[in-house]
Amino acid sequence: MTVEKFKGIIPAFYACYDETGDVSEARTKALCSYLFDKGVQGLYVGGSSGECIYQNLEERKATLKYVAESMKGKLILIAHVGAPSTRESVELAKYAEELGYDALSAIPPIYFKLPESSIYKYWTSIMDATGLPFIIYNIPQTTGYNLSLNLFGKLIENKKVIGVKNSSMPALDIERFKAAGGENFIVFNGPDEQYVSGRLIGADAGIGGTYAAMPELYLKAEQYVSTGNFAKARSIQKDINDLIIALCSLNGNMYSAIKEVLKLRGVNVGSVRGPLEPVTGDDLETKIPAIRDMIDAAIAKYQD
Ligand SMILES: CC(=O)N[C@@H]([C@@H](O)[C@H](O)[C@H](O)CO)[C@@H](O)CC(=O)C(=O)O
Repeated sequence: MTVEKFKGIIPAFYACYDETGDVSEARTKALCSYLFDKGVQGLYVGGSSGECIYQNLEERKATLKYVAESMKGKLILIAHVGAPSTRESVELAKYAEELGYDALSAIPPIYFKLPESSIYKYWTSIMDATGLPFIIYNIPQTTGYNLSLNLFGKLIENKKVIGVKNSSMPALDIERFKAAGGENFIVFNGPDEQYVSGRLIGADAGIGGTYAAMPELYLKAEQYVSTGNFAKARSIQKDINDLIIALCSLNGNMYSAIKEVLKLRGVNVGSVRGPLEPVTGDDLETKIPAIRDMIDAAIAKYQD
């Protein structure tokens, strides 16, 4: 199996809610169209940015379905199926296969600190449930487990494992996973603040939680990296990081800030679900428009 089709800028898809906080079909499809029109290569559906941890199984299935109905055959679709129990993860995995997703992905088990033997078994049960390729998701900041090279080595013996989405902060982890995985194994950069360095040290592509807020900038960063224009790549990464820091400095959660910015950019996907908090007051009235202006200015700066 070639991993070529998975390369590119793959936004982590957001939870799209209506005004009452329910998953919205119309808004999910509107976000799909918005991202497709921007030129991204794929979507990572139902991960951290998709607020998977705050949604029940039926809501997660609904989002997977709406995205597939809208984008199957147009974009590469990766379904994140990590859930508290193996049973739920397997159910989501089978459903994603029925819908025609291109690959599955999952975080390790959460809440209990389980031994690597249980983590191995969990991921393997998901892989055994379908014929789809699998992308390991390493995100120690939120799961509390940092994928060891030992377990990684054992996992990649399974030919269904085609890649890893690495969200740990050390760029060295990306380099090590790429070295162990080899040429036909895809490493996705996870920390958006290090997209350029991640690509240079070995990541083949990127999946990120802030891509959908400013896809133009990540597509441009990728263009600079792949054409060897490193001065511009470094410069755009600095502008992206200023924006990420601004999005994280408001009185609500980062995803809520992103969703408010998206409204100003023409796509309304509602707000976030508690316990994530919305942006309010002056931050909403003045800082969100200022961030939108920063994005527009950065896009205008890199028109070559
Ligand atoms: C820890 C964390 O949330 N990492 C994010 C980053 O994209 C992150 O939002 C970004 O680097 C800003 O800090 C992604 O790796 C997560 C992600 O893509 C997803 O599953 O939604």
